[in-house]
Amino acid sequence: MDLTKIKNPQFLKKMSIDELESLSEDIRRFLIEQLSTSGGHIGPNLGVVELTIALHKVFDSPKDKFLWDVGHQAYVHKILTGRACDFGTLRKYKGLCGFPKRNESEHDAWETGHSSTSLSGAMGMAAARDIMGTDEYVIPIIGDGALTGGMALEALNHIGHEKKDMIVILNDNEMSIAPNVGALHSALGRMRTAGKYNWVKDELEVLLKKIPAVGGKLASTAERIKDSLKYLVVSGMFFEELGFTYLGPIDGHNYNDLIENLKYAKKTEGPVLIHVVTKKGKGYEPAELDTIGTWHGTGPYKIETGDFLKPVGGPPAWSSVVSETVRRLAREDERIVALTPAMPVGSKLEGFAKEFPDRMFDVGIAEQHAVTMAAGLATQGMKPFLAIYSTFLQRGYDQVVHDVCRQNLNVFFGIDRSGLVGEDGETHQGVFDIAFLRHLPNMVLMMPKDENEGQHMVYTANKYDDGPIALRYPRGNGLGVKMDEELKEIPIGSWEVLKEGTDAVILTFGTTIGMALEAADYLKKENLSVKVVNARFIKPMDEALLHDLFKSGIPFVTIEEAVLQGGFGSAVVEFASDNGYTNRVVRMGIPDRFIEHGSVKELLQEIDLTKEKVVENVKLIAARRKQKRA
Ligand SMILES: Cc1ncc(C[n+]2csc(CCOP(=O)(O)OP(=O)(O)O)c2C)c(N)n1
Ligand SMILES: CC(=O)[C@@H](O)[C@H](O)COP(=O)(O)O
Ligand SMILES: [Mg+2]
Repeated sequence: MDLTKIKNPQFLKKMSIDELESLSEDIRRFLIEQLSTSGGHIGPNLGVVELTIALHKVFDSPKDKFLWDVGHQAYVHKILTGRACDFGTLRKYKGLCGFPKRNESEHDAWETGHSSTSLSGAMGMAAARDIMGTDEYVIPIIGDGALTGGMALEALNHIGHEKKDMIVILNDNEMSIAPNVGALHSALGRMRTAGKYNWVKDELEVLLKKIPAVGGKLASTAERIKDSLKYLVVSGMFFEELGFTYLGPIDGHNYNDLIENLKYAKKTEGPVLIHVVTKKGKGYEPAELDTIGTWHGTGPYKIETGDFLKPVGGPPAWSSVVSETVRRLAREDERIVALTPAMPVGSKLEGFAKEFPDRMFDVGIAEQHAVTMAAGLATQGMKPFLAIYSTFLQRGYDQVVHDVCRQNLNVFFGIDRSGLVGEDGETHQGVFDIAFLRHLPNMVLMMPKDENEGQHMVYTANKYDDGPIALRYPRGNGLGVKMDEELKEIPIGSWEVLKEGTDAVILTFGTTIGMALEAADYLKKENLSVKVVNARFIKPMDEALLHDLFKSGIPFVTIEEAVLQGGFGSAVVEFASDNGYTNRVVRMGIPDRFIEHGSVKELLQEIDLTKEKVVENVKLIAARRKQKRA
């Protein structure tokens, strides 16, 4: 079938099971081919081909609302809703988003990217439906990993309490990105093995009705058997106790099973949870055999061999520099404990976990719990290292405020994927952490100019015993600089002058230092001498140096790959205002809007965070200063 000709999912209604099976093959082939060049979340999407087709066959999107939790597994949904023709632009600048996008299609009822939000969104939609008196179905599809997210449990609790008509699809493939963790995961395992609870219960109920009303004893015994069945067969009890009708576990690749249970759920009142067991990566052997999470989200690969087409060698990944330095220090300091909210692979903590299994915690998709557990560890004199993506730290903000900073606890935050991340787009850009951390009392926030300074900052964080300290670092690889053998402490709050100059000063840190130095070199040819400062501590700032710079009368450009509102540049302007300085300060950074997907280079170009713009700004303010002095 030519998938690019699909306009909407209505064509599925008349298809036979055999035709659906053939469609599955076409879609798998399409995904494997398309993603071999574009990269993307191949494993999750291969696992939901039949599930997605069955959902669109039984329900009527866009009237019926599908909410794809995390949303990384919505490629099949996008194919069936008329977007296969655009798959060449997937995750590319101004192309198809890798997650559901309401302005992309009326079939994308709910936008996701961060995990565990679908049930709460569904509850809102179901409540609105009942208030408005409409009759659409609300169907959140949540993975076993996403179910470990606290807000998913908050929503289950409320949905069950309200007994809302809703059909929750639990897509259980035993994997988060890495193998799934947690007691709930184990319970799901027991459910998977306990077989079909509902079928037995229904059969028993049919039997009960057939027993003639002789001796109430027989009937009451049979009733007791039925009720005890629920406890004998663990399957579904957890959900049944929360007020859900539990269906399953069912084979998520079997159309008859899927369609029968979806139709059964349609006519069941109240909240229903269908436990669907799928295989992540199904239909492509390298992805099917993946047990660590390599095929969760990939770059381009060679279909025939499953070899990834990324450059071999080159500078180390930032995540490895940080996590491996922590591992090196942990050999000497048994107080060091590493925590990750379900990102052991992305945060490159496998080595630490192997060497220190008792001092490594993957808490599941539970950022709030991770932050506060780290605080608990710190109260007992441990040195917790929490490796967490900037964007996912947003999920644990109050815990940073209330449990870590307020108690002034020695938690070391490794804020990975800080700055623009690129193809994952607006839900994943790590651009808010400076603005939501720098105003917190007791917080120290730093960012290295290269991986050598990065390892020294890890060492500094481990030495630091005066409260919380955060090291932010970007997605991707370092610059390939020489790494010092000996680790050294960097004085907290100290900045570094990289280049002297008298006509203007650029304050910046991390990934934008290169841009600043290139601009300064270019301006030298135009007889402008520009000072460049590595403002590697965003908090506390180097106030002595700031006073000297402001007193010299020099104009400023600040640059940050982070939001301008409340960012580093704002801190410099606040400092000037508080101290009565009137020097011109031009702030460069992320504007007040969400930045969509594309390569980091394209996105920097889009927001004018470029060497050329730095040159333009410096010339402008330096020229003004010269005029004033003339
Ligand atoms: C709040 C949050 N934390 C972490 C992530 C990173 N993440 C993306 S997908 C995923 C695993 C999801 O597992 P599951 O829900 O089972 O879906 P599957 O990939 O197995 O289909 C994680 C941890 C995220 N998107 N959001
Ligand atoms: C969907 C999701 O949230 C993760 O899969 C995320 O895309 C991982 O990002 P990295 O590729 O930067 O590890
Ligand atoms: Mg899963």
